Amino acid sequence: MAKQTSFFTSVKRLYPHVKPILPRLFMGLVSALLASIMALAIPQVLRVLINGSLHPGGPTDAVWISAVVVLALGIAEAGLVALRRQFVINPATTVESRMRVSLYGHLQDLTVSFHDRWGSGQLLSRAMTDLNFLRRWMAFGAIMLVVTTLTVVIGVAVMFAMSWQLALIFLAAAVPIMVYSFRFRRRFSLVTRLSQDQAGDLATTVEESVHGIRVLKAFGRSREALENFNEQAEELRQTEIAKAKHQATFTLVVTLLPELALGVGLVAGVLLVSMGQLSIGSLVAFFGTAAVVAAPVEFSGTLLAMALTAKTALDRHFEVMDTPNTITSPANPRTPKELRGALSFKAAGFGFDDGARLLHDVTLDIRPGETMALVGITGSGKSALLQLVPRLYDVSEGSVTIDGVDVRDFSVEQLKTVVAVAFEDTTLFSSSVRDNVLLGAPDASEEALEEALDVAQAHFAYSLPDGVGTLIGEEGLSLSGGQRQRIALARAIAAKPKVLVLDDPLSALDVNTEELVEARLREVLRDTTTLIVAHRPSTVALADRVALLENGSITAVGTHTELLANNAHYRYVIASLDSGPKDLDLELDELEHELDSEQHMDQAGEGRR
Ligand SMILES: Nc1ncnc2c1ncn2[C@@H]1O[C@H](COP(=O)(O)OP(=O)(O)OP(=O)(O)O)[C@@H](O)[C@H]1O
Repeated sequence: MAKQTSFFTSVKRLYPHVKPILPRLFMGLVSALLASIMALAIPQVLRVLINGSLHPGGPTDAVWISAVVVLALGIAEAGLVALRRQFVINPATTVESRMRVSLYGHLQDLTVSFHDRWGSGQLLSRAMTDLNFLRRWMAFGAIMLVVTTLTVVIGVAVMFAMSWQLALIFLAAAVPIMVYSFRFRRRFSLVTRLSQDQAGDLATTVEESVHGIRVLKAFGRSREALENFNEQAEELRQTEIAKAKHQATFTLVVTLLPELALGVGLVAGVLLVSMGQLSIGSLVAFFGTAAVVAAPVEFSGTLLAMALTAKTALDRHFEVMDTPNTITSPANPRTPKELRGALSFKAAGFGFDDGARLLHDVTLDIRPGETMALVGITGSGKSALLQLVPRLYDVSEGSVTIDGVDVRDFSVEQLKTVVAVAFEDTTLFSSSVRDNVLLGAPDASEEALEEALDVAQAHFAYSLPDGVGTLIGEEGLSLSGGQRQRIALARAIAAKPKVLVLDDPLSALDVNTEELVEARLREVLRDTTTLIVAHRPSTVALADRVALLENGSITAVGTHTELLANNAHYRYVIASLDSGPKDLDLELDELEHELDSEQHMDQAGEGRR
């Protein structure tokens, strides 16, 4: 549960964002205030008219003059309201847009662990709905709250000037309203927070089901998905109803009590006039002013609700903005004297935020230009280990170094140019094939693009409707799993990194294409240190050496043949890889054969001696 803060503590945080637009907001406030003063002045014109001219034989000119003044005041009020809008709308949208951009920027910076924890819908609703609320509140709610308060204060002062007795009756109604508004504020804050969080969860569900529509359809789970969505939507509806009920009750209280007070006031007013203690003009002006004051009082429920919703929106916004980015560049970044690509894990340990330690004492040295396959049973932490290299996660102990420099000592920007990654689960962005491939090297030449596509055997890109300019990703052409993987692999290669980290990037390829990719990869990887998670014996074959991840540590390193001969766990893991058993039998036969012939040769040698 988020920490509860006071309204002013939350709203104060908006200050740096609204500072540049304060003059315009102030002008908007002045316009709105002047509009209210115009409205408050109209009853005074009536008072002067009634007291001064509305009696038998009184001057008729005054009626016309008063009518013109009232008309002028009405027109001025309308003009000032329009002016308020003019002053605030543009700057409020600017603030909204800037806050949205800074939120997006912060989301880009935040760690992968943060994104693991937060539902996408929660972030989406913060970026869109919450900031939308805020804009509306800045442009209207906040200004009207100030103007309404001032209008009520000025109006009540005028009412006191007309008749202090009647004003006191009116003011007596304010006491229960204030008590009730305190209760309302507390309850409404809770329910509005709940509703905004539920809306975020609902957005996450929509997002997930849109992404997983194929699975839902294939498994015939659309009905269940709908039922689940319906339940969530119903919860949100109930919360919205609760919100509306709170607001309606508040509006009832703030409408009814002043009306009651006015009723009592009317009786008292007539008595005062009959006793000669109040002029008719003042009585009319009192009720005219009370009508002007009653409107903002009735509106205060809506304004208070808007203010509380805006506060919740602000709190939700700053919950994200206050989350620090823990993966940052050091104050004095270091770079290796010579970038050769020696990658080392030195007693490295790691655990996800919410889990036990997954990796511990991981020690592994990969020589510059070497290709090391990483093998382990499923769920052993291979992907996690890989992600420590580009600092998608940081080690919790020990270190990962490149050419002797801790990856945490590199500037984040430089590390991205040294290390490139390709994941099994590929993400393509809604842009052209070219832009997707050159994501890590936007300035790369057309030749680099062609080479990357060639190595990844992604020649299919040239046959797409617009060649490498074809729009792919969510808004573009759908590619097959294998095509997507090859584009992602091309992306990693095009970045021309010194260290390449590949998380089983060939899993969706057919055997023939995989062989072609591997043959080309071997050529281009000669100068690139590569750590590759292997789920297939054919991927293992790409590597110079293999590291075995077992119980969170590297327990063996060697060539495939060495490990096969000497390590039972390795044999077990290899046997469980795709198409493993068949190849394993074959390889074990070959190995036995090799060992037999070595033995024969040794015996023959001994016999000769
Ligand atoms: N973001 C996460 N938060 C918490 N736990 C996670 C997260 N990602 C993975 N895990 C857990 O960490 C463990 C290791 O996951 P990882 O993906 O590194 O395994 P792996 O060896 O690559 O598996 P596979 O061979 O199946 O791809 C698993 O138990 C997994 O459930």
